[in-house]
Amino acid sequence: MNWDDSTDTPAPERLVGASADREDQAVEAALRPKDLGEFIGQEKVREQLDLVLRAARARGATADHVLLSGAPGLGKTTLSMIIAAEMGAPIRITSGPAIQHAGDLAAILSSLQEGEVLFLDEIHRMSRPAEEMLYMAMEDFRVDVIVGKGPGATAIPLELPPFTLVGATTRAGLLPPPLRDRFGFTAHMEFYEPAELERVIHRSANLLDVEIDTDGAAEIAGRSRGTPRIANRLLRRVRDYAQVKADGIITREIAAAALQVYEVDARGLDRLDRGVLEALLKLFGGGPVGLSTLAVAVGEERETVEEVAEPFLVREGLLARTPRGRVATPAAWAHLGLTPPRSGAAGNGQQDLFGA
Ligand SMILES: Nc1ncnc2c1ncn2[C@@H]1O[C@H](COP(=O)(O)OP(=O)(O)OP(=O)(O)O)[C@@H](O)[C@H]1O
Ligand SMILES: [Mg+2]
Repeated sequence: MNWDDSTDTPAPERLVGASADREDQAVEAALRPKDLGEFIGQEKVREQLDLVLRAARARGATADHVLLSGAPGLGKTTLSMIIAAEMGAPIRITSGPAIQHAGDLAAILSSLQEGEVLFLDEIHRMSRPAEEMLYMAMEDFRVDVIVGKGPGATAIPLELPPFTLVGATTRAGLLPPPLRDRFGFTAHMEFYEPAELERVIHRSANLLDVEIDTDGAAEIAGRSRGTPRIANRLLRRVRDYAQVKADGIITREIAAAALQVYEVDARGLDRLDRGVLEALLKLFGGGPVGLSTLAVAVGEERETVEEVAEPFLVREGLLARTPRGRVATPAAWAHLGLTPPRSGAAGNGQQDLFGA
């Protein structure tokens, strides 16, 4: 399972998964901030983007191409729409995987209006020939349309109106440098602070007409893994609980009780994450233990442990990937309320058995 394939596959059925599932797709449009002023957090990105857009507007010019990079659910699609709105320009939305042939891209590019924003989601998944066509379009606002086939084929140059390309990627590292270099501005989106997620939650609660107090929002924010999409999703589940089990008002107690039902713990770990940590601590004394051994112990595929559970555990400083295998940190012991074995001697005799 890979987390960058959100457009082809509805996300895994996981309450704390970062990709959009069907329900997210249905409700997200209503929750998207419409302009930069409404967009919460990402101070640096907002400030820089604000300058880029203001300057372009003052010059009466089309804004420079913008690359948005960051993990799923942090607001890339939202920002692309904000860019168009701030420029008073229409937006055309497509994605790398949707552009199979250079001809598909030529058709889109040649139908753009002057100043239009072209949002190219998952730009790292575009085909090679399309990518090369894009280089020229970005730099010279020109494409070569190939007419005919074989030796008789000719390239007809076609002028394009100036447009703004907004590319989004969860994997900036996968972009070829020539493509990356053609963006005038790159925004790196970071995970959100809990206080920012609280603001996201209050804003969404307001739009959804849900009553929530400060502590209730803080409780949900702390479990949202730094990701607005997850915060919004948890808010919807907690709202259900509050309606059925209480008077509809979300307090800290209600939020905590609801998320306990859904097995999302105080730090945003779900069943799978906790299973991995628990196995690492209880069965292997905190490691080091090899990935395959760990996966067998939790009854999951190797890939599931490595790609679905571990990234967040590593980011949270609960687990480390070392050359000798997976190792739990002191924070992991503390989080599960367990006592680490003295002097970390536990795995020492075993480390040769459990190579990474
Ligand atoms: N800064 C923010 N303030 C308020 N809400 C936000 C913010 N960023 C994202 N959201 C909300 O989070 C949800 C997901 O955002 P968005 O779809 O823009 O993420 P994305 O980065 O495009 O994700 P993906 O990589 O899966 O395409 C949206 O419903 C949006 O309302
Ligand atoms: Mg998106």
